[in-house]
Amino acid sequence: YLVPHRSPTSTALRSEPEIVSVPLAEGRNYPIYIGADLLNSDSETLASHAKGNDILIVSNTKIAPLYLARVESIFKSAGKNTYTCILPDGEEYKDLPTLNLIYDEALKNGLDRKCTFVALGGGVIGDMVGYAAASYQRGVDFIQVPTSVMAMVDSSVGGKTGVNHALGKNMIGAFHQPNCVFIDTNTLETLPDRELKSGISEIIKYGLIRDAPFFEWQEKNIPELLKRNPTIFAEAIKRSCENKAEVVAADEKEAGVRATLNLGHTFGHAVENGSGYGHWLHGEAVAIGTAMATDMSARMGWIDESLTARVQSILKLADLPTELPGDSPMTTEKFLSLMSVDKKVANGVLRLILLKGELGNCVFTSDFDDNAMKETIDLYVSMIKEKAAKTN
Ligand SMILES: NC(=O)c1ccc[n+]([C@@H]2O[C@H](COP(=O)([O-])OP(=O)(O)OC[C@H]3O[C@@H](n4cnc5c(N)ncnc54)[C@H](O)[C@@H]3O)[C@@H](O)[C@H]2O)c1
Ligand SMILES: O=C(O)C(=O)C[C@@H](O)[C@H](O)[C@H](O)COP(=O)(O)O
Ligand SMILES: [Zn+2]
Repeated sequence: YLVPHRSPTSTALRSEPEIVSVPLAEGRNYPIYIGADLLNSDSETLASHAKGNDILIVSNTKIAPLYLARVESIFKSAGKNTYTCILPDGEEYKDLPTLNLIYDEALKNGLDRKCTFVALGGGVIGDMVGYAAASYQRGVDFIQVPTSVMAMVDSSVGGKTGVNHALGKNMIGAFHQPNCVFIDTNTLETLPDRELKSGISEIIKYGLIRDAPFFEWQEKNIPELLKRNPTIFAEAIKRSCENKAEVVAADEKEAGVRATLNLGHTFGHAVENGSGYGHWLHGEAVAIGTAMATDMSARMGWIDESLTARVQSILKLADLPTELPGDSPMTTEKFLSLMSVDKKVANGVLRLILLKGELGNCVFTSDFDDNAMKETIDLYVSMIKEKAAKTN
């Protein structure tokens, strides 16, 4: 079905935090705070969202040396007992054995149902800590302190939590909403360029699925995002969070419209799994998947050439991959078998998010031409083979 548009907004960040609300049903609203240096200037706000006395802060070996001491001191200053759990870094550790380390730490310290888990890191940490919180003693509170672009614009918002399985991406998980999302944009200063670009992939997604004015803004401002212009970044984060909050509020548990946030993900998740978790960053795989979904939409005559060209151009402007390289292990069979276990499959039928009509319109549908999907996959696999032939 067709997805409603959002109305255009434009706001530059003020010096105090911006607050985007995620207006869930039954009064379960929660705030997303966005601002520069919030971990220093607005620490009481963060601490106020932890209700009990015990706080388990979970981070990874890369982020902990940068920000853990600050976050721990915020909760200590608020009189909380703090515990920490430092996981190995990387998508390849977004799995059940690593998740178990969080439960170990919580149990070892006797944390009860009134404790709060704090996710300090990128999307991997956020998804894992969220799921640990959803399942520990059948559910405890958690707070998201995202430190990557990907986590700030997408993963920390909306309560999709979980871990990967060898046979499929994010296959084990739960919907569990955080008490708040606390975004200190200054943490992006230490984020490597490759990770920064990966997050831009999901920013582009919002424009394509529902927010044409935001897409047009991105066409002008992506060079500034790559230069890390703080004002432009703050606006991109805010508009992304607004889009995500609206979609999640409309369909918290993905009965329909929320699935549109999966544009490019059916192909992209197949690429992530099929190449070995951690080889591609999530946003890179989504960029390739978005190029594939666009190609397929065009093949069916659902979008015109100029929109296809704009999608290709914006992904290239963000220096994101749009094809697989010559050494990619992806084959047509791998694509088809991995896509057949996608979570959007219903009663054995695959549903995809495809672009249709003008910029900013998409559909979530099983009513597509199978041949077009196979032709797209064949094209992308043939490009791998062509590149491999050239290097040999
Ligand atoms: N739940 C959702 O709705 C949702 C949405 C999008 C993505 N995701 C998931 O998020 C994950 C990808 O997230 P990601 O791109 O943040 O990957 P990530 O968590 O692996 O972080 C990327 C890399 O950057 C490092 N890093 C993060 N912040 C840093 C900082 N401020 N300074 C220095 N290094 C920093 C991390 O340690 C890691 O090495 C995937 O598993 C994806 O499935 C979930
Ligand atoms: O929040 C959502 O809904 C999304 O689909 C956001 C995606 O960007 C994200 O990658 C999500 O984790 C994918 O979910 P999945 O259900 O396809 O595993
Ligand atoms: Zn994603």
